[in-house]
Amino acid sequence: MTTNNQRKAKVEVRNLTKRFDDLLVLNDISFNVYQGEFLCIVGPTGCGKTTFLNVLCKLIPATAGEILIDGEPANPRKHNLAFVFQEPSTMPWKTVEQNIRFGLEVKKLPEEEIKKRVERMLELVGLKDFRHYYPRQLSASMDQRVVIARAFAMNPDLLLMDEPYGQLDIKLRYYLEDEVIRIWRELKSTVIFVTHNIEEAVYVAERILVLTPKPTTIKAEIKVDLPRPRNFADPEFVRIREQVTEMIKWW
Ligand SMILES: Nc1ncnc2c1ncn2[C@@H]1O[C@H](COP(=O)(O)OP(=O)(O)OP(=O)(O)O)[C@@H](O)[C@H]1O
Repeated sequence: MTTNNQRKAKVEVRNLTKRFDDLLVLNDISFNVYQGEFLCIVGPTGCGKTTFLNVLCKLIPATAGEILIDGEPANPRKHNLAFVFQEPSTMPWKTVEQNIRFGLEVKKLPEEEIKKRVERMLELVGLKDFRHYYPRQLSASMDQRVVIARAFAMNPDLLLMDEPYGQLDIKLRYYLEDEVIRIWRELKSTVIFVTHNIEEAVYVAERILVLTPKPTTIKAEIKVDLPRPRNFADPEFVRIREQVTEMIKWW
């Protein structure tokens, strides 16, 4: 297995600090995300997970420090960033196929390339037969699969997922976690996945960053080197879950 020391850094977060007036949120945080890695970030409510993603996308400025993608300052105009959020985000006036095409059209990719990618994603998420359906005609899980397909279709430099399954029931959640892992492995994307759910983090992550309460620093980095699909009852799975839980008990 390749260790992170041998992997290329895709994202470098260097001495990142974010304040809102007197409120110090991110306190001199540094870490790397490696090419093709599935990194989870867990931390208490209000520690700045969404703030970090907003700084990364340049929606808000950093107070100090920087974020590099492939060695250059992160720039959504230049780098290909894709998002999956908790809120439903399909466009209701577009069909499944049009939803997946949308970002590719905005990027002005050649029509041939768009067709190829849309077909591949429809195949990967199992929605070929539903390509002409509108979101209101889909179940919640199908709707989220469209969002996942749309995000991965961009061939993103980085896929950002912010509590993507927070609202879904547990069965759907397991199903979509498997779906994302399958597509991530197939496409070798780099993913940052933010979640409150420790079990979910141990299920999907290659590495988990555990954040402290504000002013936020990194409390620990936990490697999860378990075969997939992961078994919730595996003693090593349980040990890691308990280790992370123990770490955040004082939240
Ligand atoms: N625009 C803003 N102006 C002032 N304070 C803000 C702003 N945005 C976020 N904050 C504060 O920064 C802190 C971090 O918020 P953020 O939403 O990033 O946390 P989070 O870890 O994503 O929380 P949650 O787990 O609840 O989603 C909070 O205390 C929040 O009140």
